[in-house]
Amino acid sequence: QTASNDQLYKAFGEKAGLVSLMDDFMVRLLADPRTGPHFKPSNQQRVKEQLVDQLCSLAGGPCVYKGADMKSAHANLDIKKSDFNALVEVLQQSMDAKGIPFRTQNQMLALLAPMHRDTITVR
Ligand code: HEM
Repeated sequence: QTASNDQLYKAFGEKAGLVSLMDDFMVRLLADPRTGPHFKPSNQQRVKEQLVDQLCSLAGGPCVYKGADMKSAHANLDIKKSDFNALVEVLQQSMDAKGIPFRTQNQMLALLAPMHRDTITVR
């Protein structure tokens, strides 16, 4: 599921906006006691770069996501529904901090929501 035009990509400030958003997001993910333990051992630079391409592509931008599929990327991680909700909450904090309007935030969250199926590994 991706956006049908590049309006959402533009609303996020294109590639530069997404890079700056993901920089902020990773700082918050590491600082949050609920998500920090997951992301500390990861290659944070790689995760940020992959997220930029993935969000860019989802939002109708020109990027091509070349990272792992969501199921394999998270298969070895201990991720519960509460962890997923925590990550979404942290993303909302980042989008708020960047001044992204609520409606625009929700458009991105709607594209990400279905990924709960492949990223939550502990049922
Ligand atoms: C909408 C939900 C999510 C999306 C779109 C997403 C996206 C991604 C992407 C694109 C990668 C990089 C894949 C690669 O390197 O090829 C990744 C890796 C990772 N994700 Fe997620 N993710 C989501 C949910 C979560 C949640 C809820 C957690 C834990 C709280 C999490 C923890 C991680 C970690 C730790 C890695 C790095 C794994 C490693 O070191 O190989 N993700 N994710």
